[in-house]
Amino acid sequence: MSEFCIVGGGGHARVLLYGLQQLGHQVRGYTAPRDEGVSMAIPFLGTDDDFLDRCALFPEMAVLGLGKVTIGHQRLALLERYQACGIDFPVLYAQGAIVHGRVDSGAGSVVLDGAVVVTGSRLGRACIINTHATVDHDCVLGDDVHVASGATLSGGVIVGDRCMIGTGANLIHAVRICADSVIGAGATVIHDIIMPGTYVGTPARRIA
Ligand SMILES: CC(=O)SCCNC(=O)CCNC(=O)[C@H](O)C(C)(C)COP(=O)(O)OP(=O)(O)OC[C@H]1O[C@@H](n2cnc3c(N)ncnc32)[C@H](O)[C@@H]1OP(=O)(O)O
Repeated sequence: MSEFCIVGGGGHARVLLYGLQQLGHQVRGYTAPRDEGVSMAIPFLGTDDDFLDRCALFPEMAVLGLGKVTIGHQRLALLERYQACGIDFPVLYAQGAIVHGRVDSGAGSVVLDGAVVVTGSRLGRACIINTHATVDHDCVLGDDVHVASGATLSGGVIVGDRCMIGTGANLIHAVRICADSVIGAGATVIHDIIMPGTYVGTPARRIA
């Protein structure tokens, strides 16, 4: 059992709180731009600036509770800022996740309930494999990739840094998605995506 704090105070943070408690960990509190009140049910430890000014007083382990629905550098920047103050971000596999052997995951990555990550896959730092998503064998994900709830990456898919794979999207085997791409909810990707942008539909087409 370890003691953690949560960076972030929204819905994703509450999911991670539940996941940590299910695994028997202690959670000291959370940091966020403001006190979220009773919805978080754990102590508010202040803003990121407050916390990092006095981080020696707090747990040395954290999870990244900031959610992600688009591309952007914010999550990784936050992770690196905390790491620079000596805070570790262990990988979190929720009790209800299935993660095969021979899977590597970078600091701050989480695999949530019902999600499956299959043998030979690699997750970068700060990835979210959300509820009931599948990352099949031999996939390679960059840093800060969110595979949203129920999305499916077939075998050998490669996803670049900061991508957002929308809920229920399907990527066929061996496709490559370049960095900074958003795949819309329910899209089906059957060809490589080589230009950053937003892609929706079946087959997925660029809209922005
Ligand atoms: C636990 C969790 O909550 S995990 C988070 C889950 N969240 C997600 O998966 C979010 C995924 N995001 C989406 O699917 C979004 O709709 C996006 C990113 C693809 C597009 O968002 P925006 O850039 O705001 O586009 P916007 O809503 O203006 O739509 C633009 C056009 O694309 C269409 N469109 C948007 N999303 C989709 C989609 N998923 N599939 C098909 N068409 C779509 C719209 O109908 C609209 O068409 P129109 O111009 O003919 O009216």
